[in-house]
Amino acid sequence: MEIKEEGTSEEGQHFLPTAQANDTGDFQFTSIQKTPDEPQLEFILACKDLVAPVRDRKLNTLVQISVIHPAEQSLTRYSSTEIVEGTRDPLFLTGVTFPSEYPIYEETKIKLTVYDVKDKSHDTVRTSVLPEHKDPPPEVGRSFLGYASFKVGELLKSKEKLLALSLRTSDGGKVVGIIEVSVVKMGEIEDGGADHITTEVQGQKCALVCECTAPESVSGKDNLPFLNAVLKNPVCKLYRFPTSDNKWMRIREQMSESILSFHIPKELISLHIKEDLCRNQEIKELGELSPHWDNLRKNVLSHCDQMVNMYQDILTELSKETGSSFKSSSSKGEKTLEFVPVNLHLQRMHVHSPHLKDALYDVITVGAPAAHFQGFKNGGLRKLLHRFETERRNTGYQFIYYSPENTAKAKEVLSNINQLQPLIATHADLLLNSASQHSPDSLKSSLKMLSEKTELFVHAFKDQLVRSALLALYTARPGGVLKKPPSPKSNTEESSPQGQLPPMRRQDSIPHHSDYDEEEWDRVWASVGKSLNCIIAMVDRLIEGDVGSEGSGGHSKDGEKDPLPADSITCHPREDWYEQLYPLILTLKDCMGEVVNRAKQSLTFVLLQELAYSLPQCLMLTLRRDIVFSQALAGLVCGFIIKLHTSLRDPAFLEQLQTVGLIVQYEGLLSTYSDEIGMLEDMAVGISDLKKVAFKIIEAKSNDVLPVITGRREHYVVEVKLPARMFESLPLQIKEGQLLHVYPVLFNVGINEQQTLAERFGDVSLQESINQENFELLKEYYKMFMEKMPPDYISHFQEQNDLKGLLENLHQNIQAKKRKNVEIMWLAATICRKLNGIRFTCCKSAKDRTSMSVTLEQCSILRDEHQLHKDFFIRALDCMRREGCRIENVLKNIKCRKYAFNMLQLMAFPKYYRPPEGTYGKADT
Ligand SMILES: O=P(O)(O)O[C@H]1[C@H](O)[C@@H](O)[C@H](O)[C@H](O)[C@@H]1OP(=O)(O)O
Repeated sequence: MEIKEEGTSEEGQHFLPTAQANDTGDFQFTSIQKTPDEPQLEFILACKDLVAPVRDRKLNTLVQISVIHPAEQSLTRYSSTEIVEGTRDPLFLTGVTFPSEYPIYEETKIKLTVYDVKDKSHDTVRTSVLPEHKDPPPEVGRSFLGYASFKVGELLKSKEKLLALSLRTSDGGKVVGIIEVSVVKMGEIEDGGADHITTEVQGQKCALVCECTAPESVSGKDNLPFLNAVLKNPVCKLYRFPTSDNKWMRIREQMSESILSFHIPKELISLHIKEDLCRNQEIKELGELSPHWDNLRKNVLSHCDQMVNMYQDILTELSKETGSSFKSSSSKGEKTLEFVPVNLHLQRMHVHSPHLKDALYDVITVGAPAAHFQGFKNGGLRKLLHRFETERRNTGYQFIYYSPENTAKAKEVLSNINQLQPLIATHADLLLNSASQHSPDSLKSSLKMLSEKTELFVHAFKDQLVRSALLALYTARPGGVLKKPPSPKSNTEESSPQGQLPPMRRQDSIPHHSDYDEEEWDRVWASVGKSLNCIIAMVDRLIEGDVGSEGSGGHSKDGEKDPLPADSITCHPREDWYEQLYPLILTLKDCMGEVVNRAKQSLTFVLLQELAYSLPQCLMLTLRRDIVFSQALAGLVCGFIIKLHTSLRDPAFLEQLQTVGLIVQYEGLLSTYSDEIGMLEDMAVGISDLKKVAFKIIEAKSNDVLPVITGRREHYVVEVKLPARMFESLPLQIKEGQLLHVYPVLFNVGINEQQTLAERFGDVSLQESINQENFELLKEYYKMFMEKMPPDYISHFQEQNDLKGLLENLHQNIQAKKRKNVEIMWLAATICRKLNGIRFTCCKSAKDRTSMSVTLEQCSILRDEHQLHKDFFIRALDCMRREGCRIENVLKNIKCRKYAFNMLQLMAFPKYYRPPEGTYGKADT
């Protein structure tokens, strides 16, 4: 019989492609009855009376689970249990689970092979294909003991869903013990009384009661199929661990990729292209400029066009990746995948423990958002942006210096104008429409909308920046040379070199010009308000006239830009309302057009200044920031959707979402040494940039539930779609499209040997300042939470959680500046969970260190929240690291089941971050 590697390797729970899964040839197979989105089959294993090949030798056993698909005659390795040491009656804590997608039928045969492991550190059998029933060569560290097999249907139809099978030697002859297979269901009462099992723990025998209490309904259960549209290729693992009162708890670990890994970058790149094309067009339309500025503009445009082409090429490449949902760690340096996050997964732990409600714990694991293709030779964004800005401020002979805040403001005003102008035009047309229908009510409501939008429009220009930009542009026009240079406002300003524009480096050194009529702008700008007033006055009078009062006086002047004073508006009530309003609306549109034209050009001129300095470095920096942001955003959207999905029925969560917003906590494990300094610098900016994102929940109108992004670099809105039934259950304000905010915080603690070097010979200040800055942000969020959540909720919340104490503790730990102080991560994560936030864990690849950290977090939660028996803490940790989802993560990234650590590295790791023997080593990819 042939042994096949499932998916990319042996034991990998990578499901067959759908076509293959359904392709059962001419055969008809019996599907297993299942609850939607729940695993089809889960069972646990125990052996009894195992016979050791050598008398009196203690056995260290594991069971390897393989599947024989009924249509094929090949054997696929599926999973393994952990190794149970020193007993002939091993009770395995790692169970077996077949998720709903897995092609399993009642006719499917399961083969259980028991091995005796002699040397855990050389237990390499799982990285090679073995002939069936053949003992592995002795040097690989394990020897075959016996096997048994059964059909899934037999197990399901068996009494008490339990099979006790004889284990036989490879020739099928000698019985070498019994293996028990019992079906389990998360959250279901286990029949039968207490069954006393002895399990050896660190040399001691401890009596365990194998029973489960009556379940509570699974909280946050995956019963909402829309999440399946986002999460793909789940890997599931099952465990049972003893509690401190000798009962069993069950844990299901799940790890899924997300198609958002590719979808969000594609959405974002499209938006960047749109934004940049529009900006380039506006720069082209700046009008006539003096030769100096015109040359600068040409240069900027040629570089900007190249950039747009590059974004378009990347988008084309990404669009070829249809259906992809995972970028492996080994592809992190690939240019075409730069915008895609590395190794993004939902890591979920579902706990069913006695006396407690079922609980879900989610962490999004992802490679630190960073520009790997561009590299880290010169550092990452935090340093690069700072350096760039300082240099720009201090070397400005060619352009006018506007601070980043002013540049951002210019972009914001431009974006507001672009949105408001068409909106006002639409409302103006609606007003005319109401007028032609002669409907007072509709006229009033149309006017209300028009007034609101026009006021916003007028307000958008109430900024000194527009004025100063108008003057700057004036001086850049042909013949608009300054007659007198700006008077220095501070002694840092230098005089201009001969024949060049004077240095205008500070936002308060905006040029002044004696010929420039500063009040002209005021007049143009104020004319919009005046036009609106005329319309309001006219509407009032039309309505009054309609109810009887006669108007007197003349008509307004058709199409004149300078509107009439509002009190000079008169009307002939019996005349057509439309006729009377039409000229006023035209005037409003004309005035608005004039304002838009001037403001757009002047603000685009501000943007030209931003681009003018240090081309093409400045564009490369924008590219780097876009790349890092895209990776960070993909993770955030994934985290937000999952959080929304799991907490949709929690009114307190919805209240928090609406009134406070969500905390998003990132745990970073990067070292402040070598390249990882640059990664951390990228990551810090990428995460901080997420503040620019707001979410909006909308009703899904079709089967396409993928989120849609709108906005521009300074501000994005992510529209998350919910099916009608779920959307209906939301609070009114959320349904009405209220923007929902997120508050990202990052805490980093380097843990590997590189961090040891940083502590001894390098510099840890980057980590210290990130932690300090983010602590302040976390504190602010907490304050807001306490102020904005309802008092009843807060008093209950305070009774349950000592958040103040935890924050104080975190602060002290950050201040303490202890080496590899992992307490910081634990406290930050706990605070995040208590504040109902979204949890992230990141290292370079989210593969090795991340796996150590999430498994530690899972076991610590089991200990602290679910009374995991203290003697089983390490064993639980080892089970999860040896046979859990994270080793599958390593496998799917590098096609090898070994965490990429060596002994020397691990000596530098904090104790609980070291994987079990035999699970790490050089990755033979
Ligand atoms: O998932 P990571 O912890 O970033 O993987 C590291 C690993 O920690 C380190 O020991 C090893 O030498 C490699 O650098 C891993 O990074 P890869 O990106 O190569 O997977």
